[in-house]
Amino acid sequence: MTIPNVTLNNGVSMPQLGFGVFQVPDEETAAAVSEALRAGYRSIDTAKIYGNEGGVAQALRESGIPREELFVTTKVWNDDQGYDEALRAFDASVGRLGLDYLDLYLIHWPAPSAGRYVETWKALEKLLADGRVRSIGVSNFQPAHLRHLFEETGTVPAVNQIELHPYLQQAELRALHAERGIATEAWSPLAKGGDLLADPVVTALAEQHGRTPAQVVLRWHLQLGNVVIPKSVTPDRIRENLDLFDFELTAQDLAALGTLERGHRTGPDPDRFG
Ligand SMILES: NC(=O)C1=CN([C@@H]2O[C@H](COP(=O)(O)OP(=O)(O)OC[C@H]3O[C@@H](n4cnc5c(N)ncnc54)[C@H](OP(=O)(O)O)[C@@H]3O)[C@@H](O)[C@H]2O)C=CC1
Ligand SMILES: O=C(O)C(=O)[C@@H](O)[C@H](O)C(=O)CO
Repeated sequence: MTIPNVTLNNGVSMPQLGFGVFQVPDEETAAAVSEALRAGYRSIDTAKIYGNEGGVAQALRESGIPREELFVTTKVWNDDQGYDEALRAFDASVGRLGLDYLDLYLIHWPAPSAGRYVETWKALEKLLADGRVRSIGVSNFQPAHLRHLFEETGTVPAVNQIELHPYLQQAELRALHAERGIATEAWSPLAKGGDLLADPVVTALAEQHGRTPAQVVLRWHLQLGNVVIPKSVTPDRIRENLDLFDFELTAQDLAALGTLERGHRTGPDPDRFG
C-alpha cells in the first residue's frame, strides 16, 4: 500500500494521509504512533499544546524508520506567538521530538485579538531560510487572516490546516487555497467520529461500497484533494483508516456527500479563539 503525496508550493512532498495525536496522553502516544508506523503511516501531526511530542519522539526513535521517510508536523501554540517566542518554541519542540529538523511547522491559531501572527510568521520564514524546517504553514486561518499575511509578508503558507469534514466543507477557504497554491489539510476529518459516521447518507454509501463510514468519509477527503490526519488509538481503526486505496467514490457519491454541509464546527471559532 502506497500513500500518495501532495506536492507543496515549495516543492516538498507531503503524504496525503497522516496520523493525528490530539488528546492522546503522552504515556499512550508512543504505542499509538508505533502502531500507526507499523501499519504504514509516515506522517505524524502533533503540537506543543498536545503535550505528547515526547511520546511521538519515542515511537519515531524506536521505529528505526529512516528520518527522510518520515514527515513530522508540530505547531506554535498561541502563548508562544511573537518573533523571539516562536523561535524559542521551535527549539523546544524539535528538542522534545528528538529531531534536528522538522518537515512542517504551523502557526496553530491566528489568535487575532493578540495581533501577533505576522511577526510569528516572520520567525517561521527565518526557520525555513535557515533550513531548520522543510516547509511552513498555518492552521485555522480564515480568508481575512490569509490575505493579511499575503499583504505583510513574502512567503505564501504551504499548508492551512483547518477543521473540514462533510458537515463543514469550507468552500470559500478551499477556493482561496486553490487560487494561491496552499494545500488544504483537514483536521477532525471524521468530525471526531460522532454523528457524521451514523449519518444515513454516509452509512448508505458505506453499505454500497462494502466499506466503513469512516472509510467513505476519508475517501471523500482524498478525492477532493485534501490532506487528512485522522486520529485513533484503536489498532483496528488505525489500519482501517489507511485502507482507502482500492475503492473509489463516484461523482454521484461525492455529490451526495456534498449535500451534508451544515456549517457545523466541532472545535473553536478561529475568529474568536486565542
Ligand atoms: N490544528 C488544529 O487546531 C487541530 C488539529 N487537529 C489534528 O487533527 C487530528 C484529527 O482530528 P481529531 O479531532 O482527533 O478528530 P478525528 O476526526 O480524527 O476523529 C477522532 C475520533 O474518531 C474516532 N475514530 C477514528 N477512526 C475511527 C473509525 N475508523 N471509526 C469510528 N471512529 C473512529 C477516534 O476514536 P479512538 O481514538 O477511540 O479510536 C476519535 O474519537 C488530531 O488528532 C490533530 O492531530 C485536531 C483538532 C484541531
Ligand atoms: O486540537 C487542536 O489542535 C486544537 O487546537 C484544539 O482542539 C484546541 O486546543 C481546543 O480544542 C481548545 O478548546
